[in-house]
Amino acid sequence: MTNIAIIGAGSWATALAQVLARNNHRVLLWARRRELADAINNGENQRYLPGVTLHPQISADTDLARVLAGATAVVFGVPSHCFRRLLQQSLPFIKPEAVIINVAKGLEESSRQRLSEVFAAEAGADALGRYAVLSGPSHAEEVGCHIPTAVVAASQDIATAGYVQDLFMTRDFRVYTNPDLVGVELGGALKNIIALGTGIADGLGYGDNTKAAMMTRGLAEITRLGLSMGANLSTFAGLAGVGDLIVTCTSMHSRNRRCGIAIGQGKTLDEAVAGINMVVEGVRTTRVAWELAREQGVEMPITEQIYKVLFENLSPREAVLNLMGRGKKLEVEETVLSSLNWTM
Ligand SMILES: NC(=O)C1=CN([C@@H]2O[C@H](COP(=O)(O)OP(=O)(O)OC[C@H]3O[C@@H](n4cnc5c(N)ncnc54)[C@H](OP(=O)(O)O)[C@@H]3O)[C@@H](O)[C@H]2O)C=CC1
Ligand SMILES: O=C(CO)COP(=O)(O)O
Repeated sequence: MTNIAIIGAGSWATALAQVLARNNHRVLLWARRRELADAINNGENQRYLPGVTLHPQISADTDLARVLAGATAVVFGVPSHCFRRLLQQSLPFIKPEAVIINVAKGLEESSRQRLSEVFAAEAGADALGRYAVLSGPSHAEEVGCHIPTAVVAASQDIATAGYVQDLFMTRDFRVYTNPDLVGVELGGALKNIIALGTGIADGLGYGDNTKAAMMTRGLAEITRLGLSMGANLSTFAGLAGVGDLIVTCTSMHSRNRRCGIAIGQGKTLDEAVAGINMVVEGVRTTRVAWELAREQGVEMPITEQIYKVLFENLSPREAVLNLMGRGKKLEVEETVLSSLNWTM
């Protein structure tokens, strides 16, 4: 039995606590509000994971030092926008040898950094060897009910990835390892943009053809940005890439998709986000990804149109017309052409 601390007590933090407790670990969640900690200690997180009776080995506290004391592994389950601040507050209490696992799917807005870069900046580059990311197609609502799920643990250090695999792997929660930290982080963050977009298309009343087109071309631009940032191509064909894209773009559990649907139906961004009542990571990520794309000279037409809908008042219907009206394109990247012996 391992003592595991989870920073955050939202839907994903609580569902992962269930997985870990079923694996016979003792789990202590940090909640910033007393009432949330009390609810968890009474056996149900009604606010974030209603209907799930929590395992007796799960408890919660609002005192960061108490939560982190004695933890062999620390899971960060808070939204990306508060990761740096909570990491700074937590580091003095984390044992130097503890493994850090981040499960947030986003990028830091102010620095445009991946969260492993934020971690390295705060904890030191040497600490990256004991840092891992857990990502993949996994809605809390299903994981909380033990529905079979497969995810990826990525780390620069193979032993750390293997440790995280062992920590979480159960009969209904299957964990693969992957050395591509950059690709796994970007796959998890960028698919939320496309989920907003497919949600918008659904909200406009468009059909499955539209959704399939956006998902496929969305994956093309996620891959393009990912490769320019050092990710491995094969990661985007895996659970943290196309796997998570599928689940987020098609499931009514998805907060990003539901937010997009509300926008497509005519709600403002603020109204749509307020209606979800949980974090919608794709909104901030759209801004960061669009800035990164421009900075790196990478073509991301879907991200560009979603950015304009979210932040520049472009009407969703006009955004779809803009995408459909683009100039003629090859489906494959130009670099592929030479290998196919096809010249333009
Ligand atoms: N939900 C899911 O199915 C999955 C989510 N993820 C990722 O996990 C991360 C967390 O998402 P999720 O669990 O859905 O989020 P929720 O909205 O369900 O919960 C967010 C949690 O973070 C806390 N929190 C929010 N803002 C702050 C802050 N400024 N300071 C301290 N604590 C804060 C909330 O506390 P309070 O209640 O006090 O506001 C709450 O405990 C996201 O990056 C998401 O993309 C990944 C896979 C699946
Ligand atoms: O990442 C997720 C599922 O894998 C959760 O997506 P949402 O935040 O859109 O609900």
